[in-house]
Amino acid sequence: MGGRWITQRCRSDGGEPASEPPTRTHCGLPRPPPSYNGNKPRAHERNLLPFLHLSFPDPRLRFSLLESAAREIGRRRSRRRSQRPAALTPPPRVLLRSLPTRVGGAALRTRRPPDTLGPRAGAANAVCCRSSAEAEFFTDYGDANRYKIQEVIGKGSYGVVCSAIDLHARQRVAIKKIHNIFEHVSDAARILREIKLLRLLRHPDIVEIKHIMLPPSRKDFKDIYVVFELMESDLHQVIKANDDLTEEHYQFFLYQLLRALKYIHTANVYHRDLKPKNILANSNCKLKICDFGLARVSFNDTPTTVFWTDYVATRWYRAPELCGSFFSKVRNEKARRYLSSMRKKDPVPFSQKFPNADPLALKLLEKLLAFDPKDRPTAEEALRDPYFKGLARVEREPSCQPIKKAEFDFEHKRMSKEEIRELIFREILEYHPQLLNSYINGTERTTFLYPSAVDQFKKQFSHLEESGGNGPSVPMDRKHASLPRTTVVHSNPIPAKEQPLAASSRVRPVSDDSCKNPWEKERGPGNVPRAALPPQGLQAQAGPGRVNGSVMNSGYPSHQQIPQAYGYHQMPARLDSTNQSQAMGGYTLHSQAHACANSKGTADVAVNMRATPFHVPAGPKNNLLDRIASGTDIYTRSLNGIVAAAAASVGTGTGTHRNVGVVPSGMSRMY
Ligand SMILES: Nc1ncnc2c1ncn2[C@@H]1O[C@H](COP(=O)(O)OP(=O)(O)OP(=O)(O)O)[C@@H](O)[C@H]1O
Repeated sequence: MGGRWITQRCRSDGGEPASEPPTRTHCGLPRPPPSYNGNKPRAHERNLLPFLHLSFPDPRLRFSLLESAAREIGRRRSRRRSQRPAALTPPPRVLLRSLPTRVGGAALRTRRPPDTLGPRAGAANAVCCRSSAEAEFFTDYGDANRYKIQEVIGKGSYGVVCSAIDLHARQRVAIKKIHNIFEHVSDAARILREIKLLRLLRHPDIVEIKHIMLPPSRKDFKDIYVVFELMESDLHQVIKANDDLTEEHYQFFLYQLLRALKYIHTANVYHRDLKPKNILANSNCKLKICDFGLARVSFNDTPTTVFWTDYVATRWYRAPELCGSFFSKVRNEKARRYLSSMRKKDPVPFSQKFPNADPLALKLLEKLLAFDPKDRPTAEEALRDPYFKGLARVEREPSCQPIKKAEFDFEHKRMSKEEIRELIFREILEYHPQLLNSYINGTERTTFLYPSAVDQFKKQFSHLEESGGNGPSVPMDRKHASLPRTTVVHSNPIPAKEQPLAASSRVRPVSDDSCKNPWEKERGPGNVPRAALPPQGLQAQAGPGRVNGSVMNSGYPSHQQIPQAYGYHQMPARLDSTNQSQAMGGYTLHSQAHACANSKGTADVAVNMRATPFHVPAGPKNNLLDRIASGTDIYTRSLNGIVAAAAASVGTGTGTHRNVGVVPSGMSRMY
């Protein structure tokens, strides 16, 4: 059967009867009904579809779980509907108009951020927006004053996602507000599952939760705020905006996704909703898988029922066995009859279908599209494919220890709202180690955990309101707020992870203790206080969530090591008025600085790749493997300047992509 899928009717998410037109035969790409306007794959996206099937488990595992995915998806839909008129409507996403400079390769065009906080937007306007938006967004969450929200960047059925500045870590972050999480216990379980998995799965190609804000009350909180590393876009947008992706792009995208999948699957976790929208992307080609809400962990003693229902995965990305409900062969008699009544068609060779594609890519494609899941390679096997020769060395790709069953006990119990609330609260405490200790020792307070911080936050707002949005948005009792950054010596250095380029700077960052949760210590990834973390080389021995391989030693980019496309340069202490409007408390975007340097008022500016402003790890990189092992190198060299070119796409005079990070002068006084 390998290699070709056959004509069949496919059910939709909602289980609509087969009133849709028959789906197409070739490559297993279901043809959407003509009336469908939803999130269907674009022509370019289809190139990635075969790969996405790898999200499904290796059928040899023969495990399964019974689940109520149908109800879950139904609820997702109704949540999405009920969110439509929400106060925080995302601004329209406009794609970058200007073509980035080409230096032997195309830069990725990502979404162009709106101008609300760009230099052309007035400070007052920005402050006003922040005021109402933040009031709406944060309500009374204690550590909220650590974050300054900027704009809405995404919306899902469970939450609104805003970009924000973490004043403490001096990084831009994405904050997802998941509201009313206890309306349905199963929604709450989904959220618990997602935040747990993202804590346990730590990999450079999986989005990282940096923090979860502490709710004001343990017993009756309704919303949670999850702080993620900020990504610029998602693969769906990237594919839409770039019709000139090159072979290197495809190769590198697939490579990243496969190594992420290898890691996820070795933890016995199955994402089950992989699609371009759930793969976040940066213009430097970095991809990260997100949205683990539908994911499941499999355990050996799981009863053998049906793991994969036809409600799993968004319809356009389902493997054929899911479309036809015939995972572990075609068991359904009706489906079997229907399939065998179909006319057999000779396959169109891929080389004919995609004449310009790399023959190795086509071979891999053929394997990935095997009709029988048994014939498809696992993620690890796919990484060994000759298509990735020189790029991947499988033994160096990290794997994960299987996740402990105890972590997911809740999946098998009937939970009350109160119980699941308690579990979510407990999970939140993983990001508040001191409180976690008190909780474990039974000495924590149950309500209003940090009134002073709430107070601070409220004061900020009333201050903004009183000054009509024009004044400095700094409450009076923030001690260091008005001091120039360079005059204050940091008494409690920000860890390396949280100050991307600080090591190379002569300017020392300011301690902004008022922004900190006073209970909190610095912590490392997951739930481990930073000081308690073993040296990186030792982390390979740790349990779930720890890289279990030589990745750390091999120079493989860890979360912390991968420079973000919008990392910050520190600025000199003295800022003229222009710089002031572009600086963020002494930090400004690399790319912006670079763009300024290169800007000639036109999009087509030559970029000297060797002079890229992005971090390039020291030492020569002799082979492709080294280049891939170093996140920045692959972007800046193998992909021929995609990052720098993206950075250089600014400077058109129309406002720029990079200006998203610019904070108006009113805000820079916040620090
Ligand atoms: N870390 C991030 N950086 C940038 N954008 C993000 C980030 N996380 C999420 N987004 C954006 O927000 C959108 C919604 O996020 P997400 O998919 O996590 O929400 P959800 O409610 O779980 O969605 P779904 O309806 O698919 O379940 C994403 O499609 C993405 O565009």
